[in-house]
Amino acid sequence: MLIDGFGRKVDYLRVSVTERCNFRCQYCMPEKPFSWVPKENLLSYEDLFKFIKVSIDEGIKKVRITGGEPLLREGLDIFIKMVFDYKNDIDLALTTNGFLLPRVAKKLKDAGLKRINISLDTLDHATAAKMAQKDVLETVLEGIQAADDAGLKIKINCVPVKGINDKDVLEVLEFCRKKGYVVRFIEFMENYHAKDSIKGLNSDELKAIISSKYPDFEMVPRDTSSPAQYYRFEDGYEFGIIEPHKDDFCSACNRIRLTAEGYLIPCLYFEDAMSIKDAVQNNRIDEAVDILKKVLQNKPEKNKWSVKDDNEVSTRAFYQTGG
Ligand SMILES: Nc1nc2c(ncn2[C@@H]2O[C@H](COP(=O)(O)OP(=O)(O)OP(=O)(O)O)[C@@H](O)[C@H]2O)c(=O)[nH]1
Ligand SMILES: C[S@@+](CC[C@H](N)C(=O)[O-])C[C@H]1O[C@@H](n2cnc3c(N)ncnc32)[C@H](O)[C@@H]1O
Ligand code: SF4
Ligand code: SF4
Repeated sequence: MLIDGFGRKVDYLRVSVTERCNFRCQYCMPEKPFSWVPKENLLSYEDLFKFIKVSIDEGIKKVRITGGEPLLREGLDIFIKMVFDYKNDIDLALTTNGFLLPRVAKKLKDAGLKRINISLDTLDHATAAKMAQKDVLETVLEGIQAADDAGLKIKINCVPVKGINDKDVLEVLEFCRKKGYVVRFIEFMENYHAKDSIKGLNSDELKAIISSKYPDFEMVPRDTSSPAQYYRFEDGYEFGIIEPHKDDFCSACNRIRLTAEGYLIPCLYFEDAMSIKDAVQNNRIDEAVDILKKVLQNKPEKNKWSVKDDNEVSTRAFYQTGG
């Protein structure tokens, strides 16, 4: 079992397979030109897998593949199959912007992927194009449908930003409710790489919008394996809010992140990281495990977005860390 320096059990590994992306979301990486290709020094799938294997042996029960946009990396289905074949009862999931799903959803499901979280900030074409700085909505909706048709369990992630898609919260909620997808609204996490002017809706503002149409929803007892607080309507439909500006989910933090270049990152907020690259490339797996344990020992207690009234801004890029 993996335990961090604050006694928290860590059983969730998020693996970013690339920092490249085909979108330029305003809250994530708005300034990079579309032609920008990062100089990535990627760990091969085989080397990433060596680390995933030993992490599973040490107690990891949930593996999420993310990015950047993970579907931009060729052969992702083969990588998923490697993990699935090693331990098929792992909660094996992917987070994606959905744009490339129409052609790969079925392949991913057949490879062993169980769940998929797809970003959908709005159902308005112009707003989607403004947020991602590219005309994306139609293809993303096709991607969501392809994932559904393939039998993948779907969650939707939506970051409501004031003056851009805050007007669309109810419409996104309605869409998800009708389709039977859980939606999580994520508070914008102040980030050095985002557009300066961005302000997210906080959970109280979100709840006020939702109760204007649905006055009766109740809080669901917290599942500590997820960063979201869930709420339930009278008909049983549940939606979630991810509220990093309250630090209560950090006290149950169960996760560690591995980047495409082989850095282990103890917290989404902070820059700290240690590399396992040399160890896995040279098959010194015990050394990689020692590094993992050292990183967990030094995992911070909580983020700084929760520091009240002080707009703390993280310098760690979401597109490198995988959100
Ligand atoms: N502050 C903070 N936010 C997180 C953390 N993990 C996830 N998030 C936020 O939640 C978003 C959605 O995460 P997902 O990639 O869908 O994964 P998840 O919420 O763990 O997914 P489930 O396993 O379906 O609960 C991320 O992009 C972040 O914005 C975390 O450890 N800290
Ligand atoms: C970094 S992306 C990587 C996976 C994929 N490209 C996608 O967009 O789903 C993962 C998640 O991070 C969220 N995200 C990115 N920047 C954020 C920020 N500054 N605050 C809150 N969430 C953010 C996105 O909405 C997305 O749901
Ligand atoms: S949130 Fe995802 S889709 Fe948007 S720019 Fe970041 S990595 Fe790309
Ligand atoms: S912000 Fe850091 S400590 Fe808090 S839940 Fe996320 S990774 Fe864990």
